[in-house]
Amino acid sequence: MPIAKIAPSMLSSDFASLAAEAHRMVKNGADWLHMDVMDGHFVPNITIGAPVIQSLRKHTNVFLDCHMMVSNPEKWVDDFTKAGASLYCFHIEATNEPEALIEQVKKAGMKVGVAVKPKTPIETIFPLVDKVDMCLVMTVEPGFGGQKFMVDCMPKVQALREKFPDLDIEVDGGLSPDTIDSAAQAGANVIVAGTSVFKSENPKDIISVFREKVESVQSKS
Ligand SMILES: O=C(CO)[C@H](O)[C@H](O)COP(=O)(O)O
Repeated sequence: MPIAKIAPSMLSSDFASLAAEAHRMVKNGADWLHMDVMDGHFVPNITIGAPVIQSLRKHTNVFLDCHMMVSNPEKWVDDFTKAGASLYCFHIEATNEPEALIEQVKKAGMKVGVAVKPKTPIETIFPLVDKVDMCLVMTVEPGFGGQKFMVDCMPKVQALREKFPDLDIEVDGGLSPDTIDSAAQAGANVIVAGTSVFKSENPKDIISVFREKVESVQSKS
């Protein structure tokens, strides 16, 4: 299993102080920052777009993991490349031509990920796995932070891990010290968390717990 990466979801940060929040997370042990891009069409919420990524990029070199909860993900590849996104993770449900999109993202120079919503069978993305850098298994319905972790998505993570031992597998939604065990045991190694990290008085401790749980599973495998 690849190494643990902890990616606080900036959706739960104070957007008015985005650069300071980013620095605070990195200082507290974040490996990546998770940027939730929502268009009000693929999901019922609107958040940020490429201009925000571009502004943040001027303040940090950290890996920006952009979760594209958008319809027509093909449309935004150039803008996000120019803005400085590190990884462009599109939803399989949002495109009919995933292979062409993967090529487009790679050619643009970003890492590429593919995400599945809770109700999408994991087998849908099996044919794409050897072409992408990461797979994201959503553990809430995409659209909002602060929702309850869906433990019934764990067999999907497990199936993916069994078939692809070296794959970066990300989980996103409702991750906290109470739910990390099942995600880590299923084989997730990239942990996204918004509410639990940003609402904590000690984000460093929460980030450390996530890392320890993933590493403890890894040491036994
Ligand atoms: O993709 C998302 C919502 O669609 C968020 O990244 C996710 O929900 C993280 O927030 P929290 O940890 O509060 O659940």
